[in-house]
Amino acid sequence: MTDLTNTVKATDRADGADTASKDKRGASSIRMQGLRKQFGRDSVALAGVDLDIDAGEFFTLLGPSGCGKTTLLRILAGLEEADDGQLKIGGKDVIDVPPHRRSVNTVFQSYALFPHLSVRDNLAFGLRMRGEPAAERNRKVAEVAEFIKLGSLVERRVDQLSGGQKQRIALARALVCEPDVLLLDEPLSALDAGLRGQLQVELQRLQKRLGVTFVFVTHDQDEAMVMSDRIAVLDSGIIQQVGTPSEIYEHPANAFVARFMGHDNLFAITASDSNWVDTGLGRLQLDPAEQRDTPDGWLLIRPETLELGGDVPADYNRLEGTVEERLYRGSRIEYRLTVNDHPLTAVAGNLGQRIHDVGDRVTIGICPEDLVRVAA
Ligand SMILES: Nc1ncnc2c1ncn2[C@@H]1O[C@H](COP(=O)(O)OP(=O)(O)OP(=O)(O)O)[C@@H](O)[C@H]1O
Repeated sequence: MTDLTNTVKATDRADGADTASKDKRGASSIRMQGLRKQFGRDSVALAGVDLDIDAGEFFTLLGPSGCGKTTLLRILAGLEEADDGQLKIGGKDVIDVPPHRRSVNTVFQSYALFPHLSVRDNLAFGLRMRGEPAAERNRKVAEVAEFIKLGSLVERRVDQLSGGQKQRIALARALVCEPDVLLLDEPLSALDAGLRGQLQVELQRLQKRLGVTFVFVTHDQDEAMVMSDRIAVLDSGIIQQVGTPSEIYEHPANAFVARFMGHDNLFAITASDSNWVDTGLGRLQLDPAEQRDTPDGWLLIRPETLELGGDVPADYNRLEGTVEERLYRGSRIEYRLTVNDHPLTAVAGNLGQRIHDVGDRVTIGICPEDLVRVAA
């Protein structure tokens, strides 16, 4: 696939694009400043979004239903007009550039394929619309079909394909036009869990091989963490945090991000004194790096960092709790505990250690470095 990996047709790029904003394979950076969009009188979809996406990055927009992910993606594609703000793709201001003049392509959740046409005709559609000669079209279609490992299916009609095959064709159809940026709006959400997991890995590998900038939309935290270089978490049209998957999971910027990333163990801080905090669980020592001037906010305790039973090292926090519920999950065991009448969840890898029973009193060891303060 030399065409896809090394070249992008100069004519597809918006005029005057700044080559410094593109990497050597033709991927483009994206810069958004103050993007706003309101529908009707009071539905604010985007409340002023500032975001920089690097060329060649796998970037994910993550958030609950209605947070503005799709609206932002549609503005990038040129399918929706922003009320206010600036948008640069590849260093070029594109806010007034129509969709077909942007070197951007979109893979939709519904695939948007023509069911009665063959795979070949679906793949060739965009190239035909662009007026590419038949020989060139056929060569590119054959290449992309081979690349996506569906070379043997090019004569099949799309309505004779499985969900996973349709997803691959939708992806191939978007890639065959050699965009600098590929936008993907929940492209895996219609697939069952097994196939979805497999395609997450395939898609991530494909992106790394092509080096094209991917902007991926999902509401699935695991999917975002598995695939992305960086993630932006959105809520109510506002970016709450931008970071790598580990930054977002381990150091959420606020309680919304913490809860959205699946953290249940959040405890209100009622008082703090240097690196000690008071919470409903008791008084706990933090790493000095987590020291704050104000006593407000939340304390996050990740369930997998708790050590249950056994001796607690002298420099650890030590609590006692009662096992209220035990959920056996094969590779790990989840315990629902109460500590001073507060619920606390712990997760232990299933490594052959003692399994605690419902009703057991257990010691809980917490390393100060594993405690994270989270803004309100
Ligand atoms: N065409 C429209 N007319 C009116 N309101 C709209 C329109 N499109 C989106 N909205 C509203 O804007 C907000 C953001 O919608 P958007 O589709 O961007 O969210 P989303 O995060 O992609 O949600 P989902 O995950 O459910 O697709 C929502 O409150 C939605 O109801």
